[in-house]
Formats: sequence, structure tokens, C-alpha cells
Amino acid sequence: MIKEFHPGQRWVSNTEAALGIGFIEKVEGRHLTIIFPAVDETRVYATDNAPLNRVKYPVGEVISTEGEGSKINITGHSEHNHCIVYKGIDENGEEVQIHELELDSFSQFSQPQDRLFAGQVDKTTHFELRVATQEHLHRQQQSDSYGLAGPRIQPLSHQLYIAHQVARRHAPRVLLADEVGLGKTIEAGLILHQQILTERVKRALIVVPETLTHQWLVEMLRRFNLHFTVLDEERCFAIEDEGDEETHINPFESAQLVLCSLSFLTENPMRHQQAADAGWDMMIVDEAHHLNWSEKHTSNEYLCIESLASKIPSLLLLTATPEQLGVEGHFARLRLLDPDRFYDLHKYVEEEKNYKPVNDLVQWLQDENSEPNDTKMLAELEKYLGKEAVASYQKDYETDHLIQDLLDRHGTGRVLYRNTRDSVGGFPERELHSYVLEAPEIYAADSNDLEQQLHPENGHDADNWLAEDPRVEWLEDWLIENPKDKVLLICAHAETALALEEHLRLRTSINATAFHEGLNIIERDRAAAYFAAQAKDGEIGAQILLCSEIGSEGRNFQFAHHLILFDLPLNPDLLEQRIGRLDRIGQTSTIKIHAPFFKDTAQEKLLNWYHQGLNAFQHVCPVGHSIFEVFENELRRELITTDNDNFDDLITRSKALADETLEQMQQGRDRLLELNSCNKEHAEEVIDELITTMNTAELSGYMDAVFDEYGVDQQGHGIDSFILKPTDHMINSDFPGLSDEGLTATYQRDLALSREDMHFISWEHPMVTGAIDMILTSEFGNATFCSIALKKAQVPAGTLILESIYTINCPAPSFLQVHRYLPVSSVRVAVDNHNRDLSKFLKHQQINQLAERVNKRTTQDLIQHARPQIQTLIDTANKLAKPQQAKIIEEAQQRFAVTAKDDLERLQALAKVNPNIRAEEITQLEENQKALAGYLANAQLKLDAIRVALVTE
Ligand SMILES: Nc1ncnc2c1ncn2[C@@H]1O[C@H](COP(=O)(O)OP(=O)(O)OP(=O)(O)O)[C@@H](O)[C@H]1O
Repeated sequence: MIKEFHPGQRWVSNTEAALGIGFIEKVEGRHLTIIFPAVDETRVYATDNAPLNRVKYPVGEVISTEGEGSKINITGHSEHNHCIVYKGIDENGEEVQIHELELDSFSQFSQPQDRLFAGQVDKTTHFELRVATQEHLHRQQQSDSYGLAGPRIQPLSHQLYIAHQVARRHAPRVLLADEVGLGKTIEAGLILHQQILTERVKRALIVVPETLTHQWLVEMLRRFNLHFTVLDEERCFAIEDEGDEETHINPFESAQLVLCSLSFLTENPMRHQQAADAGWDMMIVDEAHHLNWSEKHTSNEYLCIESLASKIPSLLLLTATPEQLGVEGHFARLRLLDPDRFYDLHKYVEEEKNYKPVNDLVQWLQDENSEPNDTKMLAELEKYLGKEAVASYQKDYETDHLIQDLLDRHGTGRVLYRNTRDSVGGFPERELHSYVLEAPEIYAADSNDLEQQLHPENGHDADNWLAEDPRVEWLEDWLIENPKDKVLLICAHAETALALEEHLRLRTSINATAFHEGLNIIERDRAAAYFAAQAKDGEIGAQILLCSEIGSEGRNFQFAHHLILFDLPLNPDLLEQRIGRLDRIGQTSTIKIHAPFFKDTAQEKLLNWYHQGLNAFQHVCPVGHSIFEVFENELRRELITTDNDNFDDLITRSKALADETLEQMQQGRDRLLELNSCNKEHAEEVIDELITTMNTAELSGYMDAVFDEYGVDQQGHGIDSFILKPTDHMINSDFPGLSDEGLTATYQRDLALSREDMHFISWEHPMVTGAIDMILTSEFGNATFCSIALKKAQVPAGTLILESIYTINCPAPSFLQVHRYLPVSSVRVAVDNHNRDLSKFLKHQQINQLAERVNKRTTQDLIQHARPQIQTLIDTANKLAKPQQAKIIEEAQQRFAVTAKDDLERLQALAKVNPNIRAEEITQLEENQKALAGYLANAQLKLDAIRVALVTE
């Protein structure tokens, strides 16, 4: 039937019930604009396929009007300019007429009984599947780990703990600063995935160094089933070309999930503006140490991200080396995340000095054997959190929230998370193999230039240095002696990597490939794949990958166990970044670090400084950067002087300071970070919960039923895997996530981790969520009829029983995120026509077991005949359900009250110390909270499905 749309008419979305009831604002050509006042959203649809159903309440229905919300019992309809005018009786018993525009936008269009009375009766197995779907969805959404169980990853506690902590927040803004290779990408992916599944994030932008775009694209798809669109200039042009001249298409609005490089935004002001205009719920920025900031100079990269960050509610910054460019940059990035908390650099620096006393206080609070009346500690508590905190402590000795407040307001904040290799444990060893070589004559002239000594080949003709530099011969020998070992070589400059690669390719039979910032994305991935080939496919591939410094940042090469440092970077963080290419999750062997160097040059001294001063080769040195900052000038001088007297002393002093700083950090910042980053006990609970909610047996049983009912063909494949194919007899022409070719899948995580060609089907897989969505947003199984034989004594034959299922619906603007407090829940009521409430006596499963099919013709006759009785049953059920609605709302309000109080108190506490928090911010928060409380109070139970059963002998 062709739908006719006219301004003023009320329509409801048949895919998004939560939008409430909309009205047509205008119809222009082949498009219509509809406004949903309940959620303050406007949608534009093509008139020929708008997913809308006309709202027309039948006579006898009680409807509410907008505003004062008076109730009108409908007695008749008339039409005016294609719109409905309802006639009815109001609460005072007076006759009234209302235009449909006056209808309450929060009301629901009740469909199941309309279908039943119209003779559209579903199979009872469809009804059962619908109810089962609701129960599963409810259970999943209630689980704390919903959104974390579906990704194709090993459940590692240090990652899941962070993801679990962060993902529970509304619009989280955090710095994920795990040491190199511990899985920040995975943590960010988990958080994003969870936020998308819980519908807190719809649009996300990921900004990464250009070299990492493809890796992110693949990781998001392969591990998280998230399809990102990569935008670069070429793609933007293509998208713009698709539009006509008048419509200005913003390419950033062409997809919900967009990935682009930072340089693409910094180098193109127009693209940056378009990104800013597009509107996002979350932004992720990888390798965030590139966002340089100091009091004197703000980099373009920082400015670019800052302007986006101020508009986007949720922000994840990722860096393994948060303090790489000093405390100023670190502070500035924290400020991007939480300007209320980090507002003054100097205060922040002062605060860092107080981490030790804050940690002492935390230890005292944590220790069960602490003396509760320790006056010194109580004074400290008052100093940091005020008198109320002391009173609260003395009342019940409950310390969890005090510790959280201390960490948040005086510790590393709730924005910074950092796991270290030491805290995670289980990483392989690292070994240093150094090789002393004689510096060749051609480099002799450069002895006073430090840069030149560290990268002596710079500026020399490639043919010359390749022939003279003994590192080249050493490299060839090493490769020939170790033909079976894959090795990653890193050097400072792309030119060096390229020259070496060409040399090996032309002069030897060694398979080599280069990887640097000058290659485009495809070339780079081809090089990485060629290097990985043996590990993945049983092919030989390249033995050596020669990388420049920037080219290799963030890449995963843990399948190799050997790293050659062709030169050394003058920065401990860069050294760690290099080693981190191999020293990452998934590395199975001891990592052998090979460092050739020239005798009696800066190279030798630098190697010794790193090794003896910082122990930076064999172990991560978390204080490397701060020690480097202290000694940098002296080190630079010492590296190029020929005299060694002071150098040994410099190493001794560096080592002493490193040990001391490490000790301090362990007692101060690190302890605080550890408390924030991984509570092992809690992390295990998260994993246990995750395994319980996965419940693969239940999932496979449920999906078997779905495949059966929808006509999807399922065949066993190997142990634990199966093949799915579409068939000609499917209910719908499409099944979510199933293409014409079909797919191979497994419910087993371990198998999915080793077999990337298989889909990992979990409760969170798009096929499952798509199926759940398809069932619950359609009419599938929402009205059915059956007969049941119950023992006479209990319910006599001829009795009509109604089983009705309600879901809670609470239309509200999406930014308020009401669903945080009001997860989907359903209410079941069973009544009979003797006015008895059978909800407890007659369980859903019982009816399932007893239900008998009644043929279609008889069903329709019986329904027509019993229509008044069925209507009365529905009215009775609605009345019985009402108190449950009040209970659900009350529980939601209680849940809301707790977080609302915490959020407000935190902002008020921060406002006392931070002059940048304006009174309006607090007022805004209060107003939002008030609005949210109002929407919650308006939540309504909506009749979702009904089953009428006729009792037989
Ligand atoms: N839970 C996991 N299951 C399977 N593989 C994982 C998991 N966590 C991390 N990995 C793998 O370990 C490697 C390192 O992870 P990732 O790239 O997320 O680390 P990172 O901390 O972002 O590294 P970098 O500091 O270099 O940017 C990747 O190959 C990733 O796929």
C-alpha cells in the first residue's frame, strides 16, 4: 500500500520505537521531514521507503495530549486536511475534539492487539522466540561486561580491567598510557565497541599517524567487527563528486565510523573544519605524544586536536610515552581530556610532588590493620578531602569512595591509565648483543658533530658508505649466519633503510624489504606482509625488514625475535619504542637486541649510557626520559669528548638517579597509577563475569532457533565450527551479516583466535545483535494464539488466558543517555477471563510446553468471536502491569540519584580549587539532571507481545 504523507500527520518509526511519536513537518518532492519532539530529533526520509507507520488510535483507546497530558477516551474520528481529528470524552466526562498534532509525543502505538484482531496471527514458536530474545537481550544488557565479550581477543585482565572501568562511564575521556605493546589499541577498541553496543556512541572518529591507518582499519574490523571508512584527500574528492553542485557534501558525514591521519587534518584546514562540523560522540587519537605543547609554543597538531576535543564528548588519547616531550606536554594532553581537573601547569607540577603523601594516605585507608584514630592521617584526610570526608570515614570506616576521590582529585586523576610490563608480568626476556667495530676512514672528519657520529652515513654518497661502513658487512654476515631468523632492523632515517635494502637486494640473495614514511599505505602494508609471510602462511617472505624510526612506530612485529639497532636514538623513549615493536603481547621468545657500534665514538658511549646507566636494553626504563632531561646537556658534551674520565662518573650518577627516581615513583606515582590501572582481584571478577555471560551453549541453542525460524541453512563444518548459507525460503530476503556466499563461523574464542577466516559468533557479533534487533523491532511473533490442555481442577476448559509481555520505553534526547539507568527490561503478566492473575501460577515455559497449534481459520473465527473478552483481558493485564512500571521507574531513579550526586559533588569540589569551572557549568549539570529525572518519571510500559490461549479438555 502506498503511504501518503501530509504535514501535521503523526507517524511512528517502525525501527526505533524510542523516538516516540513524530509529526510530519514538510513533504518536498520525494522527501519528507519528520520531527520527533520527545527526543528532539529531526529525520529526513525518502517518501517511497520511509520506515514509518501511521498512528491512528482506535475507538476505545485512551490517549494523552501534549502538555498538561489530559486523558481522552476515543469515541470517533474525522479528517481535516489529511489529518485525523479525534473525538472523545475527557477525564471530566466532557466531549472534546483534538487534532492529532496535540497528541502526546511520548505515547506509544500499541500494535500486538491490532494485529491479532486483524487476523495476523504468528506461529507460537515465533512468540516464544521473541520472548526468549527479550530475555537474552535483557540479561546481556544487565551484565557489567556487555560489549567486552564479543571482540576477537584473548581476555587479558590488564586490558579488560581498564576497558571495564572506562566503558562504564558516560562519555569517557581518558589517556591510555600502557607501556609499549601492552595493547592500548585493543583497550581503545574494547571501550569503543562497548560504547557502540550500549548505544552511547554512534559516530566515532579515529585520528592516527598516517603509517598506522591501515593497521587500525584492519584491527578494528578483524577484532571488533567495526567497519571504518578511511578518509584521505582522494576519497573525499570521490565522495564530493557523488553529490550534485548545489548540495555541499561533508565527507566526514558520509560514514558513522571514520579513520584518518593526523597530518591529513593538520595540512588541510578545510578538511579539519569539515571534521569539526560533522559531530561525533567519540574521538580516539593514537600516538598522542605527537601533540606537542609548551608554554611558549603550541604545535599545529595540538591545536587541531584541541579544537575537535572541545566539541566531542568522549575522547581517548593513546600514548606509551606520555611524558616523552616533558611534563608540559603531558599536562597539556591531560588538559585536553579534563580541563576542569587540569587547569594550571604550575599547580600540576606541585601536585606531582605530593604523590607520595597522597599514596601514604591511600595505603593507610586501604590497610585493614590501620589505627582508625591516627590523628596525623586524619589531619591529612581533612587536608585533601575536607571535614566531611573525615566525618564520613568515622561513621562507617567505608574507604572505597574516599580512595577514589583521592586518586581523582589529588592523584593521577581518573583520566590516566597505565599498565607496565612489571605489573602485567609474563613477558619474555630481552638480551643485548653488542658488536664492536672499527670506524672507517670516511667518517673520520665528523668526529665533533654528535648527530653525525650517531648517524655517520648521513650526507655520504650511498655507494661510498655502503662499501666502507663495517656495519654493512657485519649485517650481511649476520643474515647469512642466521638464515632462518626473521630480523627487524631500525635506523633513524629512511635514506639509510632504503640504501641498505637496495644493497641487500642487488648484492646478495637475502630477501629484504624497506619500510619508511615515504611509502604510501599500500606499499607499506605490502612490505609488512612480505616480512610477515613466513610466520603467517608458510611462505618464506623477507628475512629482514629495514625500518626508519617513524615508519615503524606502533607496528606489530612480535613474530620476529631479533632486532638490529643499526644506530641508537638519542632519546630513551624512542629506544623503547623501537624495542617495543618486538616486545609486545604475543612475543613468544627471548628478544635478542643486536647493536653494532664504532669503537671509541659517541655510539659506544651512548650504548654504555643506556645499558649501564639506565639498563634500558634489557628492561623497560620508565624513568628514562626524566633522567635524560636531567643529564641531557652533559651527556651531549660527554658523548663527543675524547676524554673518558668524567663519562664513567656520568654513568654512575645517572644510574643512582635512575634507581632513586624509580624507587620514588614506585612509592608515589606508580602506586597511584597501579591502583587506578589494574586491581587484579576486580579484573578476575570481570573475566569471570565475561565467561558467564558468554554462555556459548545458550547462544548456540538460541541461534539454532533463529536460523531455523528465519530459514537460514546451517551445516556442521569441523569440530566446533559450522557453515551458514542463505536459502530461498528465508522469511526476509536478507539475514543480518549473511552475504550470498555464506560464511564459516564458530562460537569458540580459541578457535576464532587461531582461524581468522572464521567469524567469532558471540552475543555481541553483528549477526546476533542484528538478529535480535530484527526480531524486536519488527512484528515478528508479537501476536499469537494457541490452545492448551490444563487439568480441569485448575482451569476449566473454555477459559481464555492472555499472556502479555511489556517492555519499558522511555523516549528522551540521546545526549542524556537515559538507558544508563533504565536498561531494557520486560514485564510478564498472565490473566484469565475469570479475572485471575495467573502470572505466578502459569509460567511462560509451561505454556510453551503445552501449547498446541490451532488452524488458521478456526483461530481467526475464535478471535473475532472473543474480541470483547480479549480486549477486557488486555485491559486487566495493563492494570496489573502498571505497578511494575512504577517499580522499574523507582529503581532507575535510585540508580540515577547515586551517580547524579557523585557527578555534582565532584564538580562542586573541583570548582572550589579551579577558577575555570564556571557557575553555569554546575547549573547546566543540574539542569540536565533535572531533565533526565523528568524523562525517567515518564517511562512507560509498552505492550510488546501477546499470546492468547484457549484452554481445552
Ligand atoms: N588481548 C589481546 N588478544 C590478542 N592479541 C592482542 C591482545 N592485546 C594485544 N594484542 C596484540 O598485541 C600487539 C600489541 O597491541 P597494541 O598494538 O594494541 O599495543 P599498543 O600498546 O597500542 O602498542 P604501541 O605502544 O606500539 O602503540 C598487537 O599485535 C595486538 O594485536
